[in-house]
Amino acid sequence: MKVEIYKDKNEGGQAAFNIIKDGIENGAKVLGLATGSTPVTLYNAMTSSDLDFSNLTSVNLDEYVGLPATNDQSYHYFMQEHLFNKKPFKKSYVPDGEAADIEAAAKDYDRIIDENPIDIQILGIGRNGHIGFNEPGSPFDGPTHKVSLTQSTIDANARFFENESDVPRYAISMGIGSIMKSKNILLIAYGEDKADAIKATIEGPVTTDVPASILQKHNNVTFILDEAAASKLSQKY
Ligand SMILES: N[C@@H]1[C@@H](O)[C@H](O)[C@@H](COP(=O)(O)O)O[C@@H]1O
Repeated sequence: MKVEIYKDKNEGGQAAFNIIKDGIENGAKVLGLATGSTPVTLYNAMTSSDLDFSNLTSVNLDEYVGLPATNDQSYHYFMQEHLFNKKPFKKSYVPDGEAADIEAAAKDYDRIIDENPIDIQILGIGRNGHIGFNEPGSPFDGPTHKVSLTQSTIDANARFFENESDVPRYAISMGIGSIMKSKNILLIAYGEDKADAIKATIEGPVTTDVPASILQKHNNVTFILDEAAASKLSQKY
């Protein structure tokens, strides 16, 4: 486990970009991608670079259930806006939150992950330690599945919607088992409101109460933090 602490999200985004660039130069073919405000500085570094992604595949972590791809709060829309319109990949997968049968769509998605093993997975983290949309209590070996969002996540994401009642109550998310199959994992966190989750993830016990804590057991994980997100760590890294 590596912990890298940067001044702010711009330096963190550049550091994450450098790791991805090195990975691609060393043969990475599949990137696992995340949404939320955290990876935006990374995606900005990617879109302003001269790197070409047209031979790569991307696999996103999650999507809300019930939002069409044209809705500007859907994760399909987010990825188009922040990355794919400017830097298209050979093939990009995002879970289908509009499928009539979400459980079947989840099974299909795990097949896609098995056929496209993820070389580098980008993760943000929720204030309650969730990764993707795997809320506290999710099994560590879980597959892609339909998730009922917790009130903490609904509240945190309400800032992107006009009303709290517009925030979808369900999502489809890669499971922690699917995430843990990735060869390399980069978990990125910025800001003081992530400091408790980061301390519990890195220095706390491995427990399903803090989904990201399972990353302590992954053999190739790097935490990219800003000083505020790292401010509650008690060891020096
Ligand atoms: N499903 C996403 C997560 O993948 C993301 O990591 C988290 C944190 O978002 P932010 O980066 O905006 O703090 O929000 C959502 O719940």
